[in-house]
Amino acid sequence: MKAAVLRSSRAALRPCTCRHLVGRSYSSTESSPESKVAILGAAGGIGQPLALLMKLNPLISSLSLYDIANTPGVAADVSHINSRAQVAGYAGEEQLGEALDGSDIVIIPAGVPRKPGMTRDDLFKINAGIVKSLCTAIAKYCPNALVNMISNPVNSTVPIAAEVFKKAGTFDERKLFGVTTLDVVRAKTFYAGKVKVPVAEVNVPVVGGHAGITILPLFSQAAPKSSNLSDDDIKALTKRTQDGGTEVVEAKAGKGSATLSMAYAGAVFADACLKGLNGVPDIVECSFVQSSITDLPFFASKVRLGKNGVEEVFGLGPLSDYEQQGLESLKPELKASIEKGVEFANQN
Ligand SMILES: NC(=O)C1=CN([C@@H]2O[C@H](COP(=O)(O)OP(=O)(O)OC[C@H]3O[C@@H](n4cnc5c(N)ncnc54)[C@H](O)[C@@H]3O)[C@@H](O)[C@H]2O)C=CC1
Ligand SMILES: O=C([O-])CC(=O)C(=O)O
Repeated sequence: MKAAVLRSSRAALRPCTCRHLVGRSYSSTESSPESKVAILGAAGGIGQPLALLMKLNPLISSLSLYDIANTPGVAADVSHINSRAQVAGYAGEEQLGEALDGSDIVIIPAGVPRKPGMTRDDLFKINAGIVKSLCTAIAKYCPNALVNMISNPVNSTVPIAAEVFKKAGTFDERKLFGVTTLDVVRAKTFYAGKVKVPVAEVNVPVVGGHAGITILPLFSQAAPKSSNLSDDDIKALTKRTQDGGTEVVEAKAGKGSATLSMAYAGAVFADACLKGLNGVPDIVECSFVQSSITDLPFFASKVRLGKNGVEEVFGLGPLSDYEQQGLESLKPELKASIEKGVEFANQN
């Protein structure tokens, strides 16, 4: 069973009279653009709360929830919320094409999560194949969509996606994103707690990749600036940000990894993408994208989002000696993870 399907195109406009919760608001005399967002892995630990948060986003007119099973229930549940998006649930591979058709953004939290003692790379064996087959379908059914990759190991799954899209002739480097927003969310929270400033005022860029030491928070560029952080404080904040995922995996003791904070982070990033698509100026987020700011082909840094996805990849800015060392240390691991993804995509 599946809920009613609403097909949409970004070009189409329809009047909207609702008051918006986030982002730019439209008066009853303006039109609110239609946008379709698909979540692949929507019945999972991240997928369900992410579906909830996306249902609350007024920029979305159509929300497509896909998983290998259990999406009709999730879709029926979320669809009763009295917000704009029309919700449809799709279960099983035979419904994947319909789930993706016409999507402007595809968010991918499909795949297995870590258990204590595992690294993100330990997930490669299972998740690489899942991501490859989902990206093959994206290339076929919605080749112009922005792809927000959540599935781990992000340092390898993003290069896998890029290779799949290249082979299909649909690759556009402006439209492929590894979601590293949770690293930024954590860095902001930990910094605000240490410096004792309101967290809403805090910004901290996080660059590199999304695993262990490849996560490099740039506390020297944190805003508001703090003059009373010692070198040891910065080391401790850096380590806690790098180990944030493991902190949750251990606390959940075998029941998975971050889901609620990740759903929040995924919703923040998707909202930024939607605002960019809708022409809202100066939307800047950190993301793991194709990049030439270092000698690595993919790298996370601040990017400006616009009508076609990435409009500008920002450089790293001035780094402290400690951050410069961190940058050099992360490169071999990040390079190996990228190469592993590229090799997998081209071998299988
Ligand atoms: N980028 C980031 O910052 C973060 C990434 N993650 C990653 O997100 C992924 C998902 O985590 P959870 O939601 O906690 O896992 P989960 O196991 O609760 O949910 C995963 C969902 O994916 C579905 N799935 C499996 N194969 C699929 C396929 N071929 N097509 C569609 N759906 C499929 C499963 O049925 C399940 O519902 C993991 O790889 C995890 O490591 C988790 C937290 C943060
Ligand atoms: O740690 C994990 O396995 C999940 C993840 O990527 C995170 O929470 O940052």
